[in-house]
This record gives sequence, C-alpha cells and structure tokens, in this order.
Amino acid sequence: MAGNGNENTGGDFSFSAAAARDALPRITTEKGAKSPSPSVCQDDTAPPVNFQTIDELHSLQKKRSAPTTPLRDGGVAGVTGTSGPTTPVSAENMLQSVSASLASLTRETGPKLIRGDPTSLAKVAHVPHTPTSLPAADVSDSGLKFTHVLHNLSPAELYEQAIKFEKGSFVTSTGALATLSGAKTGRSPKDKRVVKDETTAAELWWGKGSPNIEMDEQTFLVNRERAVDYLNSLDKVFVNDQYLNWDPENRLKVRIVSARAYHSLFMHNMCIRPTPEELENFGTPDFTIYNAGKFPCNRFTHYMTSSTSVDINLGRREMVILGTQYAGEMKKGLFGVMHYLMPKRKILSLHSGCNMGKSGDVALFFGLSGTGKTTLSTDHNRLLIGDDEHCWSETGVSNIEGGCYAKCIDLAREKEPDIWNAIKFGTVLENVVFDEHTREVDYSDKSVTENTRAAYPIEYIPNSKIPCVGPHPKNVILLACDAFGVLPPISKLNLAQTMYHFISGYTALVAGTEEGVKEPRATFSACFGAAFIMLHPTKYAAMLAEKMQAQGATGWLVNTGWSGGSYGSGSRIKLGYTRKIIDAIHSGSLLNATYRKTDIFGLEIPDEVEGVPSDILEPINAWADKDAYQDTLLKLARLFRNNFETFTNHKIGDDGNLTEEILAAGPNF
Ligand SMILES: Nc1ncnc2c1ncn2[C@@H]1O[C@H](COP(=O)(O)OP(=O)(O)OP(=O)(O)O)[C@@H](O)[C@H]1O
Ligand SMILES: O=C([O-])CC(=O)C(=O)O
Ligand SMILES: [Ca+2]
Ligand SMILES: [Mn+2]
Repeated sequence: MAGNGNENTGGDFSFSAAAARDALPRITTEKGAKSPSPSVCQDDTAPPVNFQTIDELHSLQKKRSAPTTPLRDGGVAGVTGTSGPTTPVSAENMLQSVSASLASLTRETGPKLIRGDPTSLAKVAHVPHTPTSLPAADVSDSGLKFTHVLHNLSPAELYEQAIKFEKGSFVTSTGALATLSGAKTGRSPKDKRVVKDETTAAELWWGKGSPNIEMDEQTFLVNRERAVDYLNSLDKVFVNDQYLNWDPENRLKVRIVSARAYHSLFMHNMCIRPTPEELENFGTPDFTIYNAGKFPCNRFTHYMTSSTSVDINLGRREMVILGTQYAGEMKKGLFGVMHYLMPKRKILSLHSGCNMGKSGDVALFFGLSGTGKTTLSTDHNRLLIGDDEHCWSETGVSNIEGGCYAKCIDLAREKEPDIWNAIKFGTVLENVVFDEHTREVDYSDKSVTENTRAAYPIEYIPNSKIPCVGPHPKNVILLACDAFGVLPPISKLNLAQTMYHFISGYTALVAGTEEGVKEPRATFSACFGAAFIMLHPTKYAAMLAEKMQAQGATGWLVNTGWSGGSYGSGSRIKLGYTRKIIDAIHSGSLLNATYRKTDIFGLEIPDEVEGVPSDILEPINAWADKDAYQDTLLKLARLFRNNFETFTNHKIGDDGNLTEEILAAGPNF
C-alpha cells in the first residue's frame, strides 16, 4: 500500500519529545498557527487538502474517463463496476452483447457479467438477468457465477494486469511489455481446422496442398463449448472490440475474448483501434475469436491430432483457439477470414507489406515469413501503409491491421532504427531474453525461440501513413530469402513471370541453427501465404494479374537471402545493399537500366544498381565454385518445376492464354 506512515491527517503535526533525538532541534507545529510570512523560505505551500483519509486520497487519484454519451440514471443499469456508481447505456449494451457472445450452446445467455477488475474493492451489484425458465438440467453452478469483463482496457491497464497476474511479464528498459507465449512460440498450421459445410465445401480450396484441413460443424461446436466454458470459468475475461481494414467501406468489426492481458494488448496493437465514439456504437461484431489458448483441446475429439486446435467457422463467423497461446494465431486467423470475405467483393487480400513514396508511388512487398516484408516496408524515406496484410480494391490499397509484428532476432539500432525505436511503452515483446536487473533486451539471444517478435501500433513508426490507405501500386516486389544463393539479388519480371513466382511462393530458409552446416530447405507457399488463403491460389493470382495489368504495375523478384554460395559457404546479402536495390525500384531508375537474361530461370538482371557492387548482381560471378553454382541452380529449378506440377491443370482467370504464358514463365532446362 502507498502511505509511508507519516500522513498528515489534520492540521496538527508534531514530533513527541520522547521520539526527538538530542541532536535534533525540537519541531512543533501548532494547531491554528498563523501561516508563516511569505518571506520565510518553506516547502509546503500547498493549499488545504480535499481528503481526510488515505482512502479518500486514493479515490482522488483516478478520475473517471470522460463519457462520450450522457449517462443514464444509476438505477437503470444497476451495474456497479470499478469506475463509478453508474454505467453508461453503451456499457450496459456492451455487457449484454458480451454475454451473448459467451452464451454456451446449452444456456440461452452467458454468465452474469460485471464490468471491471475482480480484485477491485468496489462493491458489485448483480447484472439484471432476464428471468428465464430453464429446464432443471440446464441449471449448473457455472451459470450462477460472475465473470468480470475487462473491455477494451488501455495499454497501461493491461500492463498492470499482465504484471500482476501473468508469469513472465516484465517491463523492459525501454518500456515494452516482455511476455512469454508459452510452449508454442510460432503458429501451428497443422492444427488449423476449417469447418466444411455445404457452402464452404463448394467455395474453399480443399485437398492436396491446401491449408484448409476440414472439421465438421458438430466438432467445431464441441471445441467452441470447451473454450467458452473455460473462459466462463475464469474470474475475468478480456474483451477487445476492434476493426479490421482501413477501407471504411469494407471494414470488419471483430471481437476477441481472451484469458490473458498479453492477448488483449497484442490485439489492441494489431487491430484498428476504435475511437470512444465508434466503440459506443460498436453493436454486434461481424466476427468473434474465443481464445482459450491456455486450455488444451480434448484429443479424443474427432479430427483432433494434438492438444492444439485453431478452428475457423465461416458460417458462424467464429474462431476458437485451444492449446496455444501464441498470439500470432489470432492475427493470422483473422487474415484467413479476410481471404474468404474480400474476394467475394472483388477485393484482393495480400500477404504483403506496403509503403508509399512522397509522390504517391505505392509498392507492395510479398514474401513468406522472414523474407523482409516488415524490414523493407519500414523505410525512413517512405510512408508506411502496413507491414503484413493488405487489400487491393477498385480504389487502391488498404492495410487490414492497425499494427506491425516485427521479427526481433538480431535486431540492431543502426540497421533498423524505426523498428528499434518502436519498442517502447505499449509494445508487446514476445519471448525475448533480457538482463534481470537492467531489463535491457539481448536481441541476439535465442534461448526461448528464434521467432522473437515485437507487436506495436503502426503509429509508433514515425512516418506511418494514417489512415493506412493508398492509391494503386506501381511496383510489386516479390521477396525470396534464397538460402541456396542462386537467385539474383534483383530481377525484373514480366507479368507471366510475376504470376509464376507469385503462385510458386518460394523461399528457402535455413533449417536449423545447431552446429554444423545445415542444408537450406526450399519452401513453396502459394501466393506467398498458403497458410492463410481460403480459395484456390489461381483465384488470387488471376485477380493480381488483372489488377497489375490494369494499373501497369511492374513486378520484381528480390533475393534477400544468400550470395556467393549457399548457406554455409556464401553470406546473406547485406541489408544495406537490399535497401539500395529497393530504393532504385522506387525511384524508377531501375526501370531504365540495361538488362540481361539469365539461363534456366530466364530472369532479367540489371547491369548496375547504384550503391550495390556489380559483381553480386549476376549470382555466378559471386560464386568461387562455378560448377557448384550450376548444380545448385539446377537443383532449385527442379524443385520449382516439381512444385508447380499441381497447378498445371488449373486455368488462371478467363484467359487461357495467360495460363499458357505462366506455365512457360518457369525455369527452362
Ligand atoms: N538483405 C536483407 N533483406 C531483408 N531482411 C534481411 C536482410 N538481411 C537480414 N535480414 C533480416 O531478415 C529478417 C526479415 O524479417 P521480417 O520481419 O522483415 O520478415 P517478414 O517478411 O515481415 O515476415 P513475417 O510475415 O513473418 O512477419 C529481419 O530480421 C532482417 O533484419
Ligand atoms: O503469423 C505469424 O506468426 C508471423 C507472420 O507474420 C507470418 O508467419 O507470416
Ligand atoms: Ca512481418
Ligand atoms: Mn506475416
């Protein structure tokens, strides 16, 4: 408790003679003594105080957040939370809406809900419950208990909740909230399930290569019930009501119900934050996530193969998370939903970063995880529209999210100053290691995981473009981190090549970090995000082709991976060089360069890029062992060809010619 035992509770204050030490002069303040003359130097010039007790003093410390609509009479709502004796109409509506979200399938309404923190001393009154005559079998103890709802808490409040109640939560030296995501430190794509009903059976991509592993409606309801019961069993749940998509015409209202302050702060940062007015009029969400990730799924449930399950039900507009606390599941689950809903509106959803030059030229950065979307779209000379998820509509681009999720492994202030500076109060820092005393983060430490992450609101990047929308893209940059070291650092693509590489979705990360050289492992992930797409890849590819053609956008392939040899003998292309290459794309200077065509992949590579040594532009020149280069190149070409086989029978768009051209745009050998 605050208070140091010396509270001045009235006008009198004196040291008793017994307590006074001999060496100290006796100090007496007499009741009713005249105030000292202004000429006398003294500290305590404070006017009379407004409190008589410590509790009164503390009650003065917090003032109620300004309500944005008039309060109704205290008697109407009858709910007393921590923040005062009356509850605004909007809060009452919110509680009813959350109660409906948490209603289980056997109970008509959710548990009794209370606003605020259960640890608060404030007295709580019962939520008026519409009397329902339920069959006796439906009455259970869980229906009789209260669940406190912590609705759209602020970052400061969430920090306090995390630090008080969630092990592994700490404030770092720069003010970020360090958290642990638990046993899972990355997504679990093999545990993702999508409900297959009549509609989705016809609409979605199923079967070989598809990320959509089916589950039936009944099993979804079993998992949903498990998650909802778990959440209702808690003393408190966090509820975030937020938006997705900065395009106001295609905005989605999302509700996230979770058990952890970490999850609530993560989504606060990653989704678009409503204004107080928008929150008051939020109404019913379009999509709801039940994050019960602390609790496992029941492995005896049909379709389950582990204790983790991430389930999407497009019909019910719900997602259930069991058995993983990795926060990225929520972000990417919603991205999947956008990949379903947006194409229905002829809007293309993209796993890409996006930024804009001062003159309004927009660039998209596609790439799989770790290829540089966040790093390269965060560019001090350009406006950041977003780092990971976008929509491309008839009118231009819009960010789906309200925040960024940057990889932090080996983060260095000099190389990535904007990301470094964004790691401050409000930022969630996942799974990093820090000094126990100074709380300085060691970004090179992989003790917990290599996938350390920072989630921060987009406005933490100084040159972010708010609202996060822009005109049609001029450049479409495909990023591949080629650990084989055979793709050129930069090549210009024609439309068919752009489609070929977009559908292939290649990258090659290094398998492990254990001692000894590890073979690079090629990954092909259609549309640079197969884990998130819902429809067949050719649907998205056709939309991209049509949009690029209509806007005259140029495609580029940038290797952000190895040069001069594969992983182990070559080295990763310096970020500084990649930035120079990207600068040359943005400025338009690369469009006018002289190009040469490479063997096998048929890529156009420039003779020169300002600020980049010319001998790395043609990969073979950078390799000491030319035979090894040829072998590796062929090996990669075969991997591309094998991967593309699944797409050879699919038509792309209405135009059969495009399909032919795309097939011909792959490696030739
Ligand atoms: N030449 C390079 N170009 C780009 N990134 C590089 C380069 N060299 C090293 N890196 C590092 O590679 C990582 C790229 O990760 P980044 O966060 O940008 O990935 P991402 O594409 O946004 O992935 P995700 O979708 O998982 O968020 C960063 O840690 C960056 O510092
Ligand atoms: O989703 C995540 O956890 C991180 C990410 O952006 C990706 O993997 O593409
Ligand atoms: Ca990223
Ligand atoms: Mn991503």
